[in-house]
Amino acid sequence: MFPVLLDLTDRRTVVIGGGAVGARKVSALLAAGAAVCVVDPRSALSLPPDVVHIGEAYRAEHLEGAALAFACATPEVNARVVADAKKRGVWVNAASSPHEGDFTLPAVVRRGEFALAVSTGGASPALARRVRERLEAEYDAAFGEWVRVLAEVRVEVLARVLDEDRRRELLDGFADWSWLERLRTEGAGPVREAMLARL
Ligand SMILES: C[C@@]1(CC(=O)O)C2=NC(=C\c3[nH]c(c(CCC(=O)O)c3CC(=O)O)Cc3[nH]c(c(CC(=O)O)c3CCC(=O)O)/C=C3\N/C(=C\2)[C@@H](CCC(=O)O)[C@]3(C)CC(=O)O)/[C@H]1CCC(=O)O
Ligand SMILES: NC(=O)c1ccc[n+]([C@@H]2O[C@H](COP(=O)([O-])OP(=O)(O)OC[C@H]3O[C@@H](n4cnc5c(N)ncnc54)[C@H](O)[C@@H]3O)[C@@H](O)[C@H]2O)c1
Repeated sequence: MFPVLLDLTDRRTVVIGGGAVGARKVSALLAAGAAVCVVDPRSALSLPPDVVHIGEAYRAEHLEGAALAFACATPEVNARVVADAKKRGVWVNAASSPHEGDFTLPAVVRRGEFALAVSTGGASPALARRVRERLEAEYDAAFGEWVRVLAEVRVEVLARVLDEDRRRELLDGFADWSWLERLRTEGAGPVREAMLARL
């Protein structure tokens, strides 16, 4: 398996089957800024407002223009989705038989641009969830703030510090955990100023 981070902003993604598993995929896709379409003949689905619901039984044409497809209906329907997607060169996630798809989903901790993804390769999704829960406590909101400040300060370092050794020394120094502790007590603004004062 090859871990990557995909930019799905405004890309068409199609989830076939809007049950419990499909709904999890929909939330993850919306969090990534994707354009999400759910194919499910059930009329009583409660989907988030930005999701397009196609209230039909799945047909291969639903995959048209999709960057990714998620087969989350019954195993029989999913098998068709996987075969059709492969024929069309659309990458597909297969909820009922993961190893037949092209990719699986990890459990994710998100803090702005910072992301931790946990996979057990299908060995134990329940364990992936527990590891995520542990990491969520450790990598809290303050950690996300730190990453945001680091992104802002890094732009300044790259623009203003031309000596490469000095740059590296500064950027490495700003990634020291002591800054996180300082951010917890003083807040993001003062930490940003303190970093910039070192340039
Ligand atoms: C990460 C997460 C994201 C997501 O849902 O997409 C995810 N499963 C999550 C939760 C979860 N899923 C299941 C349970 C019940 C307990 C258990 O079975 O352990 C729990 C735990 C819970 O709900 O607490 C049941 C289950 N899952 C799969 C099967 C089919 C099979 O194994 O064949 C079955 C049995 C179906 C059945 O028997 O009916 C398969 C997959 N699930 C994966 C991902 C992929 C591998 C990830 C990995 O191993 O690291 C993979 C391979 C395919 C895929 O990409 O979808 C999400 C974490 C959300 C979070 O962070 O809390
Ligand atoms: N990956 C995982 O984490 C995981 C966990 C549990 C179950 N599963 C598997 O995922 C699948 C879905 O599980 P669920 O709990 O969400 O089931 P569910 O019954 O809640 O949802 C399935 C949905 O598929 C829809 N559907 C049925 N036929 C369809 C068709 N022809 N076209 C489009 N949609 C159709 C149904 O209307 C329903 O809304 C199952 O195959 C199950 O084995 C995967």
